[in-house]
Amino acid sequence: MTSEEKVRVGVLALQGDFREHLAVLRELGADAVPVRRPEELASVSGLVIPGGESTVMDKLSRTFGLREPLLDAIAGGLPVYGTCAGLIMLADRVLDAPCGQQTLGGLDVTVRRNAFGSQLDSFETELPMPVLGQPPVHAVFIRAPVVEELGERATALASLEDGRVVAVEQGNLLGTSFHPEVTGDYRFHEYFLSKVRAA
Ligand SMILES: NC(=O)CC[C@H](N)C(=O)O
Repeated sequence: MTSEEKVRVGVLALQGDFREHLAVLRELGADAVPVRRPEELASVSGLVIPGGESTVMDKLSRTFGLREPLLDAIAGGLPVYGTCAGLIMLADRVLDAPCGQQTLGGLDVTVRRNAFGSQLDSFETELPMPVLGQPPVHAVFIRAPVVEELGERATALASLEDGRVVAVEQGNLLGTSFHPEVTGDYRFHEYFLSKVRAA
């Protein structure tokens, strides 16, 4: 697919801030559609899993009959970008998850939910991200997870000053602890769309 063609991408729209991602992706020229049903998932060339509440998203993915199709899509190489709760959904291992919470997996990482505790529930910082160049990304963290353990197959794209990893890539999968959809800096979504076009 050439970069001029309008690429069709989905945003998992079971719960969370899917509308913000749809708006960003449309602004970047993509044909962005909400995904709530297996047929809708089958029609897209890439998928964003938004922020929200991963425990609820987990339950709803099963209620909507999307869990198995999502697992198949990830295993089949669909480019998927998970932000915050979406990163948790893509993680192979989760700490501080309530009993019974399941993820989709795919990213060889261990994430800790709500890693910043109550005082730093939400914060913003300038985050150097070499893959996006200059300037650093203005990153907004909202009850965010961190990557506590990076498996061999995953690569860190950004870390906090204390070394904790907050953005990862592995093949067609991308994950960020923070929310680029709320800052007006769309470079990370552009990076995701370039992966979709190249897939
Ligand atoms: N902003 C977010 O997506 C928060 C994630 C939420 N704490 C969870 O565990 O799913």
